[in-house]
Amino acid sequence: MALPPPLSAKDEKSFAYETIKDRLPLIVTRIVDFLARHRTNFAKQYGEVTENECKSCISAMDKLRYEIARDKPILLLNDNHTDDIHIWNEYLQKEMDQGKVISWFQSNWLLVECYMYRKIAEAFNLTAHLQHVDPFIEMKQHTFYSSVQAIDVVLAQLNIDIEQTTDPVNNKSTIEQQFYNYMEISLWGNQCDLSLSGGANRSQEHDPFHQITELKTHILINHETSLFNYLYDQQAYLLNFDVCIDFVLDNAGFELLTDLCFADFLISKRLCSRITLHLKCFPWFVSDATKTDFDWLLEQLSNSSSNSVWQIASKRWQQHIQNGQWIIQTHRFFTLPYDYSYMQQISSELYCTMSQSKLIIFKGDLNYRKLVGDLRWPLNERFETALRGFQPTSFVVLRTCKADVQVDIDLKVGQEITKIDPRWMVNGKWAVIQAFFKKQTEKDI
Ligand SMILES: O=P(O)(O)OC[C@@]1(O)O[C@H](CO)[C@@H](O)[C@@H]1O
Ligand SMILES: [Mn+2]
Repeated sequence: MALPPPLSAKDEKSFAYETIKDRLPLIVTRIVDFLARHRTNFAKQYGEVTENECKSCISAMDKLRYEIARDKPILLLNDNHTDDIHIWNEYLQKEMDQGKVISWFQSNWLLVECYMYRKIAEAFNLTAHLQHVDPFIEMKQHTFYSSVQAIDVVLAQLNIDIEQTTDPVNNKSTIEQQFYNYMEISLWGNQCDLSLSGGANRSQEHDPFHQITELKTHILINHETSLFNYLYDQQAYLLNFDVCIDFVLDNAGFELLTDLCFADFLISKRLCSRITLHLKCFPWFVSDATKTDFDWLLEQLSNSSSNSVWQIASKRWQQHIQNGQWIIQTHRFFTLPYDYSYMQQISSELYCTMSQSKLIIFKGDLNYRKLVGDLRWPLNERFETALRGFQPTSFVVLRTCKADVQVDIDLKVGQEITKIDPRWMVNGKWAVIQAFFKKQTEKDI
């Protein structure tokens, strides 16, 4: 089957064009600003040579900004001691060998956007003291603290819902309603990504339980009922089955908090017995959560001596980690330019372990783009077709729409939404809870 062309900034009317022309240079500019502001501090902390390392990162950022603006060709990476460089360079080399010039406005949007974050990491990797500095750290931590009111509300309710000993058999409808609440709060938490706003604050200041009711009509595809039944029916709470979920997380701060609330709910109500939480290996798409962001969030909750609601939640979460019910993992596949249809070939061990899970939860827009290959699919294309063979197990994507690719929407419905909101595909105000249920083969039974 001939595939549609990839999204690309070649099309000047596309969101890819807007992103590469305006948003990516702005993100790079903010890194320059971060380094300039912290230069003296870094020098005090790591010694005077670090001043020069800051300068070298600033010039790398200036160069990157210039190359994006001038649509210069993309070059191979150069930070030789990293463990992903061969895969990256092999990918780029293959494209180059086919005689293609890879450039910011002419090539695939997914490739060049991923490359930008890897190129930023390269500049830091090439220094002795700034390798572990995250240039987006301030923005991520700021969104967490500007959402405290909403965090208070969600955690207070979560503690009540979890402490309440509901017998899962006789209280199916209570658990079901709570499942929808935490899933939808996690879904809309995805509005808080910082790459869309170029790093400007996108906090969550209201009562999330109230908001999800108002936003219900903005969920364009909603498979939550099938998902609840799928998890509930396997009766993890009755039998001592090992039922695993892989949770591919997205952004740090408020979104991460909402994801952990959902993960806590799934474990505490025994809708599964183990969850692997997948974080990023290095700073990615501005706001994506790394292990450092995860640890920082838990620390904020446990250090909040005046806030017992935060402390109670954090104790439970530490316990999930200690008793092996939450497993924290970083895998380099998630920061490669490959879309998910290549996972089996490129990272077969990851594909294999994920295949053994009952469900994968993919958070966010970038994961959606990677699932459907970031191609210009017609709106009414079938999800399964757009996945191009990626079927490790059943999965769901919780995504607010922030890129002009979407499948499984009736064309007429698409026209109606466009009338209401012409930028519905990219402004993050609309969302999908889109599931793929793998058909069981005889081998699986
Ligand atoms: O994956 P996330 O955090 O939901 O979104 C990432 C994102 O902001 O980055 C890209 C543009 O820079 C878009 O695809 C998308 O809107
Ligand atoms: Mn993200």
